[in-house]
Amino acid sequence: MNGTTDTVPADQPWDESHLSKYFFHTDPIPRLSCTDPQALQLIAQEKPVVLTDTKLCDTALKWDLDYLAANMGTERYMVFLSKNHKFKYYDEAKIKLYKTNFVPPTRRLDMTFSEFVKKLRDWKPGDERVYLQQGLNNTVGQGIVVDFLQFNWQWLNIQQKTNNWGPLTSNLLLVGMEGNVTPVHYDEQQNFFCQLVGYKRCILFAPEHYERLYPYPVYHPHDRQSQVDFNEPDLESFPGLEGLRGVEAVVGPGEVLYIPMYWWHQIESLPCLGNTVSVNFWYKGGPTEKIEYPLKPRQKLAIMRNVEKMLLEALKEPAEVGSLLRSLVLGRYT
Ligand SMILES: O=C(O)C(=O)C[C@H](CCCc1ccccc1)C(=O)O
Ligand SMILES: [Zn+2]
Repeated sequence: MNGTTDTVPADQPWDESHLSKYFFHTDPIPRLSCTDPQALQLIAQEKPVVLTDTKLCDTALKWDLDYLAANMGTERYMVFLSKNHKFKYYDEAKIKLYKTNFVPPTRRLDMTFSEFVKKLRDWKPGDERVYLQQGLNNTVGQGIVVDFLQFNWQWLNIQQKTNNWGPLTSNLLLVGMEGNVTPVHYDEQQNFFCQLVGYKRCILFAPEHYERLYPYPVYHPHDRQSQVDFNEPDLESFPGLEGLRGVEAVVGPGEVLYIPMYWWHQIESLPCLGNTVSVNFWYKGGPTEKIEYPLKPRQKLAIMRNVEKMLLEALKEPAEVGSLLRSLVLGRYT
C-alpha cells in the first residue's frame, strides 16, 4: 500500500530554523510516490504534489558546480545579480512599453559558467548575490546533452499525454546561492520542477488567491508577479492578505514538485545549506477543453488577463485602463 510518505526523510539536513516565518498559514504539500494513483490524480486535478521517486533527472544529480563548469561549454549564460536576496522577475520587453521610469530590481549579466562559479565562490557579505537562470539549449556541452537525453522521458511523455498538456517549451537550468529567493509569482505553463542539488522551500497558493496576491497590471514589466512583499506585508494597501493560506514543501535532490499552471509560487534556496541546482520542465497548457460552468479560477484568471490586454489595445494608454475599469464597476457592479 503506497501510503503518503509524509514522514520526514531520514537524511533531512534542514529544520524549522531554515524557514523564514511569514504572516500566512501553510499546509504541507503531499509527498507521494509517482506510482501512487493519488499522485496521478492530483496532477490530473491540477493540484501540487511532491513526487519522491520519479527518477526523472537521476543523471543530473551529479550536476554540481564543478561538473557544470566542466560540461556547460564556453558559451555565456544568463546570470542575474541582486543587491538583496530577492530575484524578482521582470519582462525586459515591457520596460519601454510601460511609460513610468521602471527600476529593475536585478541586473542581468551574461557570463561563462566558470566566471559564474568564480563569482559565487568569491562571494562575501556586501557583494551582489548571483543567480544563473538559463534555458538548456544546444550550446551546452556534450556531457550535459548525454545526461539530458537519459532523463525519464517515458514517464514525462505519459504525464503530458494523459493530462492533455501542450508541448514542452523549455527547461530552465537554475543555479542559485543559498538564501536566494524568487518572490511569489505565477506562470502560464504546467511545470515539473526537479531539484538536483541542495534544498528549496516551495510555497504555493491556488489561483483563487488572485484577489489576495494583487498581481501587477498585465502590461507592467512585473506582469505575473505579486505586488506584495512577504517580508513587509502592507495590509493597508493589500487588505486581501488577511485570508491568504498556502501549501508548502521543501524539495531535495531527486524530488520533483508539480507546480500547476497559474498556481502562485515562491521559491527559496534554504539558507546555510549551500548552493542549489534545479531544472524545470515547462509545458504549454492543453487546448481549452469544452467549457464547463462554473468556470475554474484559472479560467477566470485567463479572462481577466484578456480583458486587460484588450483594454490596453483599445486605449493605447496604460494610465487610462484603471480609470475606465473603475467607471465600469464602481457604483454599478457591487
Ligand atoms: O520554475 C519556476 O517556475 C520557478 O519559478 C523557479 C524559480 C526561478 C524562476 C525564474 C523565472 C520566473 C518567471 C519567469 C522566468 C524565470 C526558482 O527556482 O527560483
Ligand atoms: Zn515560476
